[in-house]
Amino acid sequence: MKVVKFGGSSLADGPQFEKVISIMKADSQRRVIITSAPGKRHEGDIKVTDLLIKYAELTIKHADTGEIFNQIFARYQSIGNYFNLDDKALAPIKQALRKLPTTQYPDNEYLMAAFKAHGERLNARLMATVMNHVGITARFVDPKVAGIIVSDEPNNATVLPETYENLAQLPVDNSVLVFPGFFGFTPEGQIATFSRGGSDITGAIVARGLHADLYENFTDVNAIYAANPKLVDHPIAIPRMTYREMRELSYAGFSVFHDEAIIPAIQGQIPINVKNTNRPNLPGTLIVPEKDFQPTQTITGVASSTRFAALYIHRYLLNKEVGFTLKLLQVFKKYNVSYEHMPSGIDDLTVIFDRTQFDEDTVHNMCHDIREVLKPDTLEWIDDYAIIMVVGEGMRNKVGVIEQIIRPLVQHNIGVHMINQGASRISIMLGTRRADAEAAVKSIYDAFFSPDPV
Ligand SMILES: Nc1ncnc2c1ncn2[C@@H]1O[C@H](COP(=O)(O)OP(=O)(O)O)[C@@H](O)[C@H]1O
Ligand SMILES: N[C@@H](CC(=O)OP(=O)(O)O)C(=O)O
Repeated sequence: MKVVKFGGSSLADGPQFEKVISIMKADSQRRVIITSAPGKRHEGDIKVTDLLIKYAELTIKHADTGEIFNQIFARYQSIGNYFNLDDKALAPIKQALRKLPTTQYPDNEYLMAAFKAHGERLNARLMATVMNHVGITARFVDPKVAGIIVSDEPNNATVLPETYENLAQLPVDNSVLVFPGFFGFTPEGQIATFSRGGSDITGAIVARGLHADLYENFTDVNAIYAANPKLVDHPIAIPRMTYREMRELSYAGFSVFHDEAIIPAIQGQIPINVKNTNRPNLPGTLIVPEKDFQPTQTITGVASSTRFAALYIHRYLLNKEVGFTLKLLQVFKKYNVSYEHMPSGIDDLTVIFDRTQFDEDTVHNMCHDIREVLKPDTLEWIDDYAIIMVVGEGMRNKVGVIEQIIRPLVQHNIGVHMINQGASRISIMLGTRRADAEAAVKSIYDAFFSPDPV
């Protein structure tokens, strides 16, 4: 049995829905479908999730929501119209959207989560209706009924283990099951979403919970490429890669697949096939356990992410001081921030953060507290930090890879602030200034993949 997730670009309008339906029809193993919210129909368009965020913000401000409501409903209506659904069939979607502002929420964070989740919730309902309308027996499965239970972090939830017991008990019949992606319910019964792009996570959870043989993830590119196609012109496609390669690359910027979605797939040992909705006969990229993989290249891919910031702290004899890091972590705890990496030297350390969790006041107050508590000789907040991740199972037993990575950076005059080789030895992480990230990816890509590097 296959669980199949379609991204927002694959469900953006009526013609895309039609492609999805033919993909589902083409293989009788495709029994479960996970939907995203309608995405961008063209460059410059707005995803329904972003429209819902606006709807939530206007609701919080008690501002007029008439226009945004119409804009959101029109997206679903145009898909319904494409399949000649009548007003009655679309009425539940309209009602659910209208009800959002008058529902009670514990706080505005939960309000935001509930609004966002309706992008996928309503699209899954619409997909089930359309499928039945065109003769495929399909059933909408709400995460509440299926028992997708998540942590009480309204907009950044993680799945709780009881979900898998609940999914194992889900009644399965001849219908295609249509799940909305992106959200679950907290133990208290509130909607909470995963982080952005999190429908991939739902797909992996459902694939694991239902013991699928394959998790197919349909998107708008032919495959996962060795570099982001927005940064490198026509990068090569990756036919096969391992879970841990994908996790590292998606963490560091391959937004085509959510990094947290790898975990349920690993736990269930379910291969993932990333494919193109617009060209479904192409093989795409297969993501497999390490035991099923033989590397043919030194590196599999190079990614960059500019969502980071770094804190540099220098103090002589830092290595001798008991409790220095503990005090630092206590400051982070006070400000409720997590850190991503902490490479260190004898007298200094750098802490790399996800920048998106800070506002300006938090940065200012946190640095002030660190100065007070730790009395560093130097403290520097580097706001424009980027991480470049070079990943490949093939680099594990190779000598000289680091030289091959650094040489093109030197040639392009790109400064490297940090180098960190993961314990698994399948990835090397570099810290650069944000402005250098794109050039760094291009030059490393050329060094490894271009027959005639420039
Ligand atoms: N290495 C990569 N290979 C393929 N696509 C990538 C890569 N890195 C980033 N992307 C981007 O990911 C996009 C697909 O992800 P996303 O927009 O989340 O799709 P969906 O709407 O299907 O979920 C592609 O259009 C591409 O721009
Ligand atoms: N719609 C949500 C979740 C998601 O996964 O979307 P997509 O499959 O279009 O990346 C978002 O925009 O974040």
